[in-house]
Amino acid sequence: MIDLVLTNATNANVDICDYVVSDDETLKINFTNNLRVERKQQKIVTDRRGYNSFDYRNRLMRYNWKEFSELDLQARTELLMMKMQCHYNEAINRKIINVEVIIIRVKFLLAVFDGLYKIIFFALRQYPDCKYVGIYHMDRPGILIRDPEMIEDILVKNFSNFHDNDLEIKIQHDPIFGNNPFVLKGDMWKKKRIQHLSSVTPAKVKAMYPEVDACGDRMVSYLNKQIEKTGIFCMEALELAARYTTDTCTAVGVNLNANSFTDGIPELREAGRDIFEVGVLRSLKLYFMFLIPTISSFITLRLLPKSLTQKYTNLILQTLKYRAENNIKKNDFFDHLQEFRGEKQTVEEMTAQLGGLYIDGFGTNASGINFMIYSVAAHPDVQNRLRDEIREYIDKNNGKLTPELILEMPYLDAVVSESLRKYPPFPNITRRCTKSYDMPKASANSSAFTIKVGTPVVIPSYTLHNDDRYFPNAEKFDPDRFLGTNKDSIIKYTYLPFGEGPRICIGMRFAIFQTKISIIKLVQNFKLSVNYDKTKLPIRIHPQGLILAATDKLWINFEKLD
Ligand code: HEM
Repeated sequence: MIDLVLTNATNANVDICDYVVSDDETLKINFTNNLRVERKQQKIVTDRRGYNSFDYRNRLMRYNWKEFSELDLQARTELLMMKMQCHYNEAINRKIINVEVIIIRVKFLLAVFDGLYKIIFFALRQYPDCKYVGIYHMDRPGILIRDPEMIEDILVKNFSNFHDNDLEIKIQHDPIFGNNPFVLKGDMWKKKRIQHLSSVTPAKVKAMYPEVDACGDRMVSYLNKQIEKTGIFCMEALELAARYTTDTCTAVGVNLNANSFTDGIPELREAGRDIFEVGVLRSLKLYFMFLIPTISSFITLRLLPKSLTQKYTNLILQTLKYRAENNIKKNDFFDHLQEFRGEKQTVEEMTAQLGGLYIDGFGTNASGINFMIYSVAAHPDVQNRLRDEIREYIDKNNGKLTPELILEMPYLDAVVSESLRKYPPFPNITRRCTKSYDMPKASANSSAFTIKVGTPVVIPSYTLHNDDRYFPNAEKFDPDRFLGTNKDSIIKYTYLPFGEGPRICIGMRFAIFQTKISIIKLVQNFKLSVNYDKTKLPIRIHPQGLILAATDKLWINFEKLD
């Protein structure tokens, strides 16, 4: 979350945002010295157009929340940033003591919860020629990268300088998430990553096909049953996607049927809700974990509730016992985990790895499939072309769908890629500087800049994917971008749904495979259309989601094909 964005701040050597703060003005923010607010003369800060902070405060006070939320992106962001500046001014002018300043900042923080991605959009749009801009992450200055070559430098070429993700979770506080490669650092990360990778090799993913295919069939028979009752069946896309991913994760994880397509809400689906839940409390928790990791390492923060950790642990214990007693071997994730047991893998570690499958796979996949269902439903031309391709390929293969065939269909691949472009489930990739690094100049007029150890770095995938510069007419859902030579013209490191470099998503192959199977099953069997009466458009992205989510539900009509 951004605390304050500044431009050419007196002591800063990075070009940042809109409000010029010069020596003779009230507020002086020292970028290199972790937000030091100095009281100088009682002067009023003005922005480039001559508005001062009080003008902004008056403007802010004239908006009620509803009016405010209807302002366009730029106006909202400007107001919020100015509002914070007013708070600081007030705090300084009234010589408020530090605790009050902290309270003011927390209040502002809640207001800014309105969406990091919007502020990113704004900051980057203001500085089209800068390779990177500075942002404040609460008390820590950070760097927002927008230049594709620099992204490559950070994610790949100079990985050793940006080795870790920027979040802090202690294994003893949250044994499941704390053991996840996403969170781990240094050598522990390397070791766990290798273990995880060995369970999602191409051959192992292919071998999971019968289980995932069976989940797809269960989804189809559930929809068919509902259609029989009501003719056209309307369902929220995310609920359908979440049930499907709960089933697939459980099937490939422990070879069990999670029964997500029964009428009631089964336990694991219910547990999955915890992973997806968005709300102020959860956002604050994530905020602390990601953006103020120094604090979160002192307090007991866990991403997953204890009850969910217990559910996964029980699942592991029961499966261990059942398989040992009945001498059962399956080609699933669980048995791959068992292979590591020689290294004295504890039940906690196994639980962490299984939990990891749910956390990493369930939320992101369900988000991806949610937006893909919507996109296909909203574009009948794309849907028909996709259906024709699927039929043609299956017919040519004697009516059989196989894992090899799924990977051969070019338009299917383009539809999935385009959906992940418009709606990348992970909207931002973060790194923490682990070895100081000399950056190239941000722009011709900037001075050189060295990133210090501990500085957070944000790579805004969602913003890059939706930038007209890299994806002309970015608003349009157009799978042709990913076909033939069009695909070759995409600038490297502007398309990052799964990240890049040594920390690239481990589950990418499985995620794409599972997503493709879901859309094949749906388009093969049903006509999908958006229920425009129930769905509020245009889609608004939920400001508090760590994983991309729509603020309003996306309702889809499913009809039998003629
Ligand atoms: C559509 C679905 C998915 C998307 C969009 C996605 C995206 C991502 C992204 C952007 C990252 C960060 C990469 C980076 O920092 O450079 C990541 C990391 C990771 N993902 Fe996924 N993911 C998906 C599904 C999965 C699944 C199904 C699994 C597990 C089987 C998984 C396991 C992981 C793990 C373990 C990491 C941490 C890797 C590391 O730090 O070494 N993901 N994912």
